[in-house]
Amino acid sequence: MVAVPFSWLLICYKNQPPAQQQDDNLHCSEKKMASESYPPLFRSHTDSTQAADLDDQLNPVHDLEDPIPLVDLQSLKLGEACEFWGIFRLVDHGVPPTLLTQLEEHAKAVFSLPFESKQSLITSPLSYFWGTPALTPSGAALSTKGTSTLQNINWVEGLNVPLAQLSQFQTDNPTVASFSLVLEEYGKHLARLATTIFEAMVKSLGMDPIESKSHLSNSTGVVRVYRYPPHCSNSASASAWGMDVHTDSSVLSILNQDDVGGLEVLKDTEWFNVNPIPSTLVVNLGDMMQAISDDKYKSVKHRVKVNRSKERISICYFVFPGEGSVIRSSNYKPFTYSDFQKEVQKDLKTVGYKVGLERFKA
Ligand SMILES: O=C(O)CCC(=O)C(=O)O
Ligand SMILES: [Fe+2]
Repeated sequence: MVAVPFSWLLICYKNQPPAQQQDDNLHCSEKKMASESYPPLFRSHTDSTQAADLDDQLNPVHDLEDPIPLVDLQSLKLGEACEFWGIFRLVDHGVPPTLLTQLEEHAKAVFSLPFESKQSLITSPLSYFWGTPALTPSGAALSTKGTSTLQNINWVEGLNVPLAQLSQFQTDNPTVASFSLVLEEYGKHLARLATTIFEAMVKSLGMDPIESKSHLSNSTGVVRVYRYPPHCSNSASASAWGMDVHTDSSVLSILNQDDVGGLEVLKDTEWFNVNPIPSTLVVNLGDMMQAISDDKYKSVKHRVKVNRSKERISICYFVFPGEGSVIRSSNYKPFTYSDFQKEVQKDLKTVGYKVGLERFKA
């Protein structure tokens, strides 16, 4: 494979308007869908785009050029990208393009099953969720029962797949069974990639590779498969977000998105679109990596905007420190990922959102 030198590559993907803007002229009423595969709350659509327009004014996003760093595994000079962005695109990831295509097709097939079937077929150790990406520590979906308004609902449904337990999953449904096989194959590639990227980060930070080893454990790998239904609403109070602003709690997250777009990242005070580029994966750093690097690297803030006429599929891999692995750095009190997770769950219940690393500042 030809090594592309690390650069803040601006040449390969410029000025392409995101799919959301291309669709501006489409009336949502033309796209009205009452698909039985969507969670019932997602099925109503109206013909105005006011909410999204209002949102654009409040949250301007830079899309003149695409400055997200592009990194390859040969040169692996990714320090800059991790320091200044907390996100980069990976070109030579070695995941076969056919596998990426298969994965997307299978994900679409599973999401197209009736809502009730997904609820009954996706069983432990997997889980099906909608309306919020937050899950309980055991991976179960938080209850969205009793949710009577669209406020605070994230316009997303998903599957949570803990890879180490995937082989225990049993199903008679052929669509779900074949998806599970493809996921298993994909998971192996992603574990390999995560290790390679993490080792390169440790090297770039000048940290001890042996001591750092426990900070990334492949057995913690989880894949989240998302579908963001289209969202059209004339109600300014309705959420236009597929996923609210957040940082990932992981060490690393590796994202594979379809061609619709909608992911945005915050750099300093500006939002940037992470436009889809075929055959690339997007790597973003999570809270654990920020702490491991003693704040040298950034856990990037990001969010997902929904499209007005198209649904979007994304497949994200998250990996965490090994159990009992204590993260020690000068900016934070020593803590394990399990301490962090407990604090996050507590905050979700009490203050209603994740406070995150601030809770562990020295
Ligand atoms: O769907 C995406 O592009 C991003 C999802 C995400 O940020 C997450 O799962 O934490
Ligand atoms: Fe995220």
